[in-house]
Amino acid sequence: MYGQSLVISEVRLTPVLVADPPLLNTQGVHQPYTPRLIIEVVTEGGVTGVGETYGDGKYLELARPFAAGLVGRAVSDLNGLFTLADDVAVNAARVDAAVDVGGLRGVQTADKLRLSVVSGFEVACLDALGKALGLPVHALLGGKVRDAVEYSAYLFYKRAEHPAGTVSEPDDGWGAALDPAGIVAQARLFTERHGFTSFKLKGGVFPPDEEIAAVRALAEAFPGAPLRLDPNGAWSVETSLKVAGEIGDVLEYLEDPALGTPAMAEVAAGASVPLATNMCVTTFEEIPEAFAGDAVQVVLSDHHYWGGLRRTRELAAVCRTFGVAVSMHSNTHLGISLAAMTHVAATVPDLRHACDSHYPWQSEDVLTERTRFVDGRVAVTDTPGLGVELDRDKLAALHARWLDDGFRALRERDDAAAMRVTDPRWVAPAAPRW
Ligand SMILES: O=C([O-])[C@@H](O)[C@@H](O)[C@H](O)[C@@H](O)C(=O)[O-]
Ligand SMILES: [Mg+2]
Repeated sequence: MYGQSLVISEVRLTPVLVADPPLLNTQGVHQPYTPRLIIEVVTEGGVTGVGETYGDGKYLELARPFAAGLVGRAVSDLNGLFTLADDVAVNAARVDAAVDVGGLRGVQTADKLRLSVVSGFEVACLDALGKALGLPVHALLGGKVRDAVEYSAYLFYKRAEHPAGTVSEPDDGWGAALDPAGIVAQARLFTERHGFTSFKLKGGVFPPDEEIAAVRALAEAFPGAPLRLDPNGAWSVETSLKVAGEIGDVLEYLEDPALGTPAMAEVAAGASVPLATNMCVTTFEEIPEAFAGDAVQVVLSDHHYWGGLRRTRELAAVCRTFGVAVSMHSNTHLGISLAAMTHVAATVPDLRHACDSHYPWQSEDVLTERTRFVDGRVAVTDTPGLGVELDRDKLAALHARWLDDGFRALRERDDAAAMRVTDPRWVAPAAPRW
């Protein structure tokens, strides 16, 4: 295989809209469809590598010029991706350093926007390189240190269905989960379907006492199971400390109880439960303040916005140096990203917490085969590249849905807009909400 040209001759960008259930968070509710971008790089040697990243307009507008600059470069030139990205201009109107600008995923700096695009291309290049060399992606990252990666069940408060007339797919089969009993029932479904043994509840939806009751109900139903609660910064320091005091005994960690590093540091100083984040530490620039202030004990990396799989390993090394744990955040994603997450997670030696994944909520994918969780784990494949295969018909169908979204109502994820369909007065609440 090796000896063939690794030079990129073509890059294909395919935005898609993927079905998403009515999952609730502090901003609102998920829309019926959510945007993702599928990236393909094709080498002169005839190998195609695939990657995936966020698909909203702010990412697409960067991915297009980036893709044009990639042609003629080698898929092995991974460091070059970052220099190429430096030349992609970011619209100043998109840039905002407020930690809650995007609502749920921290700051939106120009660099983070660029990295969120680079990551999809890096994964596609690694996939192509691995296929050309006959090596799995984890081998290109130094080799796996485990044969399977553990994920946690990602529990959401959830409506039974999207508002009438907004979806054409059949009922998603999960039902509603709007109280402790509903959350426990959902957790049982997760264990039956996928064998998960740790659980994360997306909070910030109902007043804290109701979410405390849901966590207590989970602890009773699954004694000893690692539990987490993540209100996405919806609580004040005082409320965070109250919740930590009440359920800290059953929590593995509390995720982003309060918004921003100073508030997290105050909570951390007064709570005995570790704090995790995918909101106040989402870039390397945010690390010094957070670590110096002991604001977080677990950083939840998201390879999409940290700049890819090799940057994720760099983050893990920095965290290790400072005695901070690392695990993985997830947003709505497809099987390409699940494969990418699994390869990199397989190479991080000190991964002590099960990673997050939204994947069980996605009934659709662009792959020929869905990735399976067995006992809550995804097996690390030794197949060259990522070990996944694109299903062109499925890709075309999800792209057609994106094209059909003539009013562009769904091409930008907007959980508050989805909430307004049933509650016209809804505005995303200011933090702290409680
Ligand atoms: O999809 C959601 O509703 C989540 O709240 C997501 O957007 C978050 O980014 C994420 O899962 C988290 O852990 O904060
Ligand atoms: Mg989170």
